[in-house]
Amino acid sequence: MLKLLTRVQRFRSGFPLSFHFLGWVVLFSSVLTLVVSAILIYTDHQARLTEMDQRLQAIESEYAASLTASLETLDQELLQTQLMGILSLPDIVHLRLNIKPDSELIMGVAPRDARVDSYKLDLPPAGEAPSALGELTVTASLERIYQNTKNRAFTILATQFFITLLVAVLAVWAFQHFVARHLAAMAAYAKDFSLEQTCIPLTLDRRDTALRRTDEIARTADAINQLRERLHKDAARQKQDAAKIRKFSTAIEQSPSSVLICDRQWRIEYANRKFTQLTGYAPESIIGKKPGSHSENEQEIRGSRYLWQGIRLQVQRVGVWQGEVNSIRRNGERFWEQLIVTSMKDDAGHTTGYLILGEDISIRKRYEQQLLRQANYDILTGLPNRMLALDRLKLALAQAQREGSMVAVMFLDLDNFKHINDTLGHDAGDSLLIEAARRISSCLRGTSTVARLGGDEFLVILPGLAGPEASAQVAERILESFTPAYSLSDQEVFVTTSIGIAVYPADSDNSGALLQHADAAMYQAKRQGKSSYAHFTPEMHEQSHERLQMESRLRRALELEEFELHFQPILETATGQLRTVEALLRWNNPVMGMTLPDRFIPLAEETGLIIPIGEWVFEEACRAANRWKLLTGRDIDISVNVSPRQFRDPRFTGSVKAALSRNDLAPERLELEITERLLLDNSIETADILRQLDREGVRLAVDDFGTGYSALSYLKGYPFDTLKIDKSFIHDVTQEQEAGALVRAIINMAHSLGLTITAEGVDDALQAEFLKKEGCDLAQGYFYSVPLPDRDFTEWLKIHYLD
Ligand SMILES: Nc1nc2c(ncn2[C@@H]2O[C@@H]3COP(=O)(O)O[C@H]4[C@@H](O)[C@H](n5cnc6c(=O)[nH]c(N)nc65)O[C@@H]4COP(=O)(O)O[C@H]3[C@H]2O)c(=O)[nH]1
Repeated sequence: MLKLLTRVQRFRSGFPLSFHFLGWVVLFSSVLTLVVSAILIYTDHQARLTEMDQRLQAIESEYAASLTASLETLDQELLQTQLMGILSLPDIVHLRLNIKPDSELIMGVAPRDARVDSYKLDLPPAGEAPSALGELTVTASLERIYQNTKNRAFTILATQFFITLLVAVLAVWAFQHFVARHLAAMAAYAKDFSLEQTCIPLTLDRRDTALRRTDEIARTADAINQLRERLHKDAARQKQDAAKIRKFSTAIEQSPSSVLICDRQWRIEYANRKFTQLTGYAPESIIGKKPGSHSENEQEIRGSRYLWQGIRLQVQRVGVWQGEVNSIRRNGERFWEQLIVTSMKDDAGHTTGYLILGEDISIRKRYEQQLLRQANYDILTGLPNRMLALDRLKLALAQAQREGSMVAVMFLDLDNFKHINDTLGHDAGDSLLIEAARRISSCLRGTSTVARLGGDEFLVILPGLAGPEASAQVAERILESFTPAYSLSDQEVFVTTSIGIAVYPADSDNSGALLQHADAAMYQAKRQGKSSYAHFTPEMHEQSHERLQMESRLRRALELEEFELHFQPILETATGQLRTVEALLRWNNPVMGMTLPDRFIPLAEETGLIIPIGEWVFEEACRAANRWKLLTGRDIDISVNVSPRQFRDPRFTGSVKAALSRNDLAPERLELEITERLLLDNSIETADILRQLDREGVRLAVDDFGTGYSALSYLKGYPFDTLKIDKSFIHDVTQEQEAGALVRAIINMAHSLGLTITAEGVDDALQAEFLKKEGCDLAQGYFYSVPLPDRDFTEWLKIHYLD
């Protein structure tokens, strides 16, 4: 039974729409036909009954008078004839004539159990007699009428039923053909539709006519196809979006930087693989925690609390924070991280979360610290170098000014050092310097500074002195410490030193002047017979007279055309091809002879003469580049040194551009060499000027890298193209492992910043080979060519590029 019900249910649910429709049409038309036919039959039946009534009434009007006459005359025969006549009328089956007072005449048979209609008619006498002569009751049979009605009803119902059935079948067929099968096709299409089939359109099995193109079926099919197309496009877009999202999430997951994504409450939502590698924390262990508080190390959590408070505040205010952070790995190891924290915003500009990118910069930091040490300390003796010594002197002077104390500056120079170096060799010279540094240091208090200025020159700074005599005591102690013999190369050697002393504030309140004075006093001590010390006296100013003379010569040098440029080629290490030529200034003075820049550039800078001299250098260098082009047919780049004083000149960029355009030289042919010192000089809008030059297309190089601040990260902020490693680094690359490792690290890190590397001061083939192997791009040095005067350089070009 249950099975049967289920089948019926299934059949009903699968019943085509047209059959449902057929059922309803048949039912409705049958009921309608039935009602209409019933009304018709009933109306007809009623009409016949009325007709019967009329016929009976017609008997009264036709027969009453003649019957009355027959009764008055008592003519029975006539009466019978008349009654017979009435009985012969259709459907009249029985007549009863009551004759007053008490006789009765009956004719015909009154049918039993049949439907009849009776009619009584009075037969009044003629004249004014008080009562009727008789009464005739006419009975008519209604059987014929009822039979007729039955027959009619049957005929009408049968006819109507067949017509209705035919119309219904036709309607159903038409509905099935024109509508239902298309609806079924659409239903089947919709049922089978999936996102994989969005390219298959819905097609209907019907002729394409103009009329049909606009009907409901066509419109529905169009709507379905439009829906399909939209879905097709949406699905394609979603596919593309999903591919993009997959790509981005893979990129983030496999990013070489660590990535943390936080929600708006700074709770970590995601950590990539690199983060785990870097810190040792698995994503599960930090999700939901805040950056800085995810550590298992209590000390780090405490330490980073304020840092992260600051970071969060800045990111919420300005949108970004970046800096270097000393973090702790899960295993307790410390490391340096470069962090960039930014807010993520939606299209409406509302913050949706925060992104934290981290990069392990421990190696870079280590090298930077090493470089910084190298920049501030003398490698050989471990003493502060000139730069650090000058910083300390400035600090000591500032402190003395506050406290009203004195500062003594001592210049020391080892007597006969050059002779020892030449006779016993460099190693002995180095040992001497190390031991001398140790002996000088041993004579000083903790607050004093001893520095090596270069060669055999040392500087001692004695801060917080009560009087000038204290410096003399120290000088004597130093001289005494030099008395014991030095053991150099298994030989006992006696070395002395000469000391010049200048005191703040008595001799000067300026660090530069104090150094010059101490230097002058040192020469005086040497003149006195070595192993002695001398205090600065104003007479020693004589030497500055020499400086004045040089200044007046320098002022006229341009006018007298005493300057010339020498050129040194810079070559590609890999191919040996010429890439650039560095222009180096020489001053050919009739009295002083050929003077190197180190002697006059500081003076030119001090006096401002460097500005017109620098303009002359630009002009000459550009001209030379054009000459070489004419000679070789090649574009040869030119590199020109620029000192900080030139940068301070507001017309600087203008004069560079003018020289380029006067000589019709493309800006990218010119490279400006700028020392690291310039970047530290806050008085100049260095970054702005460099960017301006960079926009012009002029190339920029950091010169003497390693002698200044030496922080590669510092260079990131400037648009440099080239980094020139100072010759002091190259000198030892093949002899000292550490120097080699340092140069290698500089090359790698500079390459990672997209900089071209030039090695300066390449003296021999081993150095050249090392640089080539380590991927240093360019090199210059005596190994390739010394700086050559114009004519000689032209010859060099001819030999290398024309023969
Ligand atoms: N020991 C050694 N030295 C080598 C070797 N190859 C080249 N050099 C020297 O290294 C110096 C390189 O120039 P720099 O570092 O720009 O250093 C330059 C630069 O800072 C400055 N200078 C030179 N010409 C100009 C100029 O026109 N304007 C300005 N402002 N400064 C200049 O004077 C500095 C010294 O120039 P120079 O005496 O010509 O000294 C040059 C060159 O002769 C080598 O293999 N071994």
